[in-house]
Amino acid sequence: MEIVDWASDAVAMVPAYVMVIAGLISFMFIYTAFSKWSSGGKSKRRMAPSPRALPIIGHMHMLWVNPHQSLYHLSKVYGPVFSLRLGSVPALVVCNAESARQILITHDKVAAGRPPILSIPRTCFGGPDIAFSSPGPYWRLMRQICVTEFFSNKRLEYFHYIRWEELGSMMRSVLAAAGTPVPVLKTVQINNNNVISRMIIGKRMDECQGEGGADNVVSIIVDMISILGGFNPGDYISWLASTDLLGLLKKARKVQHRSVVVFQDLINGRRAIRAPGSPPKDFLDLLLDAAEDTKHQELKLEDRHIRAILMDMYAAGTDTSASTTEWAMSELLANPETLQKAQEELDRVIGRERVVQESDIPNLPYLKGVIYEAMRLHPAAPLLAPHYAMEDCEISGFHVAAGTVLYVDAWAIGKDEKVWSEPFRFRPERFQDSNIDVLGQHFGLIPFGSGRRICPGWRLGLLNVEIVLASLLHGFDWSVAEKPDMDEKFSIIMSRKNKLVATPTPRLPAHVYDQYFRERQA
Ligand code: HEM
Repeated sequence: MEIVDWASDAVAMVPAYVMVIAGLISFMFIYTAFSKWSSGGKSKRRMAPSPRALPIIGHMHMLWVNPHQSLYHLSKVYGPVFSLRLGSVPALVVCNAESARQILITHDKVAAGRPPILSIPRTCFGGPDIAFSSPGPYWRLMRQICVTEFFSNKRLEYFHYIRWEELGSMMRSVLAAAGTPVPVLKTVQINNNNVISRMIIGKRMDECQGEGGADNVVSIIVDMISILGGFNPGDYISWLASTDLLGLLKKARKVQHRSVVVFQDLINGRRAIRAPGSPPKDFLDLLLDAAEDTKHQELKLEDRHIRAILMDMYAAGTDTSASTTEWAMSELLANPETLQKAQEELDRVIGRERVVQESDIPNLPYLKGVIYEAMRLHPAAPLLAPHYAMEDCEISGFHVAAGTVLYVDAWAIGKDEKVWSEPFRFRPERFQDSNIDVLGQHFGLIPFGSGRRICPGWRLGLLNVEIVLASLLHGFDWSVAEKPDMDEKFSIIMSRKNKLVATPTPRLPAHVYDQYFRERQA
């Protein structure tokens, strides 16, 4: 009884405003508890850890140079799955094999989108391509044409003569330059560009000119690739969206206008000579067939689509293989014992009385290890292409909201010490007697991605690296003025920061090189 009296006295002594504040706090507490309960416990969802963000830019300052490496270092602090905010754009980064599998396979239906923040490629292409389109009937049809028709084993076999002719041309140019320093990337690029270009449009890249002849595909693609990896702040900070702060959108528009002239001329020229019902000779024919096919009328395939897809193929298909070959050569020259082993294998399997053929490739397991190691250490697309969560999902136990950009750091995954011993060492032997490959089944090594959006050109990409590298190593000894560094330069395709220059010395009897002068392989 006494206690009750004391309590009511005490309440009477508290000033009214304190009572009001206490009441408000209690109300907020009850309201918060109620909304958590009524939202089905959504706020109990586990969110991925995240570093402290800065106002406006969020975590953008952390990714300025070589973002694939910065993300690897962040993963050492925050764990293999963490979230970032790039300006106002939410992002999730995954740096281990299991989380990559969840994005690329388990949740691939939801996570196969492409984010809206890709203003530069979308402006360059000027129409929906494959690589930057979100899944839908158009993307599905284009992928189907790629995978089942263009990159099929049968078609690759049919195009063998193109690879042979271009290889011969490259080997002859290296032979002519014997004893002098050769820029490795450029040498290989010319080969790959011409192979892809002849398969796509039936002409070498420098022969693809608009009718006026003032511009050509080589310079358009070079300019396009130089800006594709660029960063447009307006994609991430909405009030900068209309400013084109770094001038990249203006450059992208210019590339797009030039490409309309050249590619439209090529399309018109082909239409004029195509015989109705004749079998398709190259990718352009396949696309024109699809545009005319009444089955696909609801998709309304127009010339702007065809132009965008052609640009896509050049952008995705040319430098990826060339850069991988340059990395493999760099690692071999920096680790001479591996170069010696690769050449010993070539001598053992092929000898020195003939040149390498594509049919030799399956018998060169050490060479395969060299290429896989180059792809593990220096994947051409270190963050793949950005994926996008089209709906809410859960990755490795963390809630991911719809609208989150998903970065799979293939570079970091290739350095995970839980999967790879001595992860920064170039050791092709690690693939001897191993069933690991690069085709998207082993998530510790995913240079082509995996699942729904796996690179449709992987077969050709790999073949170009294998035959070119095998021929360069079998045909020549290589020397460098100093041991190559391994400094990387991040872009849409990751290349060496300092280009590799190496001097070739012929290592086959002179008459054997004559085989490269034959028009067609026997
Ligand atoms: C060593 C060579 C190559 C590498 C390492 C490579 C790697 C990749 C990667 C990582 C992706 C993104 C996968 C993802 O989004 O998860 C991709 C996509 C793509 N690649 Fe390749 N690529 C190579 C060669 C080629 C070639 C030769 C072509 C065609 C001529 C090509 C055409 C494409 C296309 C069209 C896409 C977009 C697929 C889509 O978004 O659905 N690639 N590539």
